Amino acid sequence: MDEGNFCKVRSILFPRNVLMGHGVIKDIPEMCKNFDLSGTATIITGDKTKDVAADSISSLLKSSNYNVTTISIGAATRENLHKTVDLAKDSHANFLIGVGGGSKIDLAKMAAKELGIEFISVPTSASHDGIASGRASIKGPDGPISMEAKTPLGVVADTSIIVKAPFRLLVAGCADVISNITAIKDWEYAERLLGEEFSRSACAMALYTSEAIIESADLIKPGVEESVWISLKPIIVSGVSMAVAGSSRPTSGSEHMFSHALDMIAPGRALHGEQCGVGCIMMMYLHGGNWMAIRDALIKLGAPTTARELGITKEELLEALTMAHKIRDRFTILGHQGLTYEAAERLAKITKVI
Ligand SMILES: NC(=O)C1=CN([C@@H]2O[C@H](COP(=O)(O)OP(=O)(O)OC[C@H]3O[C@@H](n4cnc5c(N)ncnc54)[C@H](OP(=O)(O)O)[C@@H]3O)[C@@H](O)[C@H]2O)C=CC1
Ligand SMILES: O=C(CO)COP(=O)(O)O
Ligand SMILES: [Zn+2]
Repeated sequence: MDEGNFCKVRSILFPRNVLMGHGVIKDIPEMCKNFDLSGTATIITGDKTKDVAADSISSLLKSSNYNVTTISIGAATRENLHKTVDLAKDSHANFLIGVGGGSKIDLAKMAAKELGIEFISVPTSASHDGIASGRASIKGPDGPISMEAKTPLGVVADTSIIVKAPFRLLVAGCADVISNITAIKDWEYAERLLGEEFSRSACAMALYTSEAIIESADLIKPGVEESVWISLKPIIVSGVSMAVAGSSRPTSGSEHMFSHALDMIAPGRALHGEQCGVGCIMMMYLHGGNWMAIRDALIKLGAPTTARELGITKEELLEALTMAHKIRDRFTILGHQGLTYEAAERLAKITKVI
């Protein structure tokens, strides 16, 4: 028997400690000490999230005798990644703490990987499922690139902070996770048609998260900390499913390619998760699945289900649909040729997106 077939080597990295709950940011110094992190902590944050949480985390760490520097940065672009790495180097960072939304956490996890140091993820919103993932989406001139990044050593999700974030961000995170359902269908299709490597465990985890959010859509309300708790568990497990798969395959398929295309055509109009939710409705129709159930769940959450609610025109939507298959080399229901303009228009009309 050819031993080669049975000597596959996989390494799966998970966060070592995921702290979720009311007021847990006060435990960050203790988490760092338990991880034997010492020296200079460099916080990667944004203009809003610096006030929301980064400044208090800085004070907590300084009172525990850490040297702390803070970098406030913008979108998760290649240029800002280089800037983050350079500034972290200049600050002699011994470890990084990403404090903010998806873009700041992605910049921190990629910078940590490039610098070969540890990173702790401190989401201030539950707007995406990158909180616990070892992946980062860094935007370049030809669109976003999904990169292998540093898996957070620890995740600190303080529900008392996240509940105060604009509710729209929590809804976007839920929509991002609901969209796993079409990512999985694309992955199963690629496995059946092309024999692509497939992980049933990663698939089961990602499917659980999508179903969990859909089933609890009625319970996710603004200003209710319990709603954050209900959403956070699937959101974190969704990120862990990427660690198990060793890629974003269980959480990112044709619906994400549509979203990434929109990021290029109409940047900043809608949140990542909102775009993925609308993409999921349409791609579920292409898969012959129950797209109406997806649309109903998104409506229950208060997430966008139309081009207008995404703040994009019909033409921008159809352009994103017809270029989505080219976004990355990942086989999905869109195939290699993608949608024609007429097919895209018909799809968007049938699913009430336009
Ligand atoms: N790596 C992965 O596995 C994944 C990565 N992603 C990536 O994440 C990004 C999307 O994340 P998203 O969070 O939607 O976008 P952003 O990181 O751009 O955050 C959106 C806005 O929310 C603000 N914000 C965050 N928390 C709070 C708060 N508590 N109170 C007030 N404002 C707040 C941010 O403030 P500020 O200006 O201070 O940053 C920012 O202005 C995309 O780049 C996407 O590709 C998405 C899914 C998975
Ligand atoms: O957004 C993601 C999962 O929700 C990550 O996906 P990408 O690999 O497409 O950037
Ligand atoms: Zn996503």
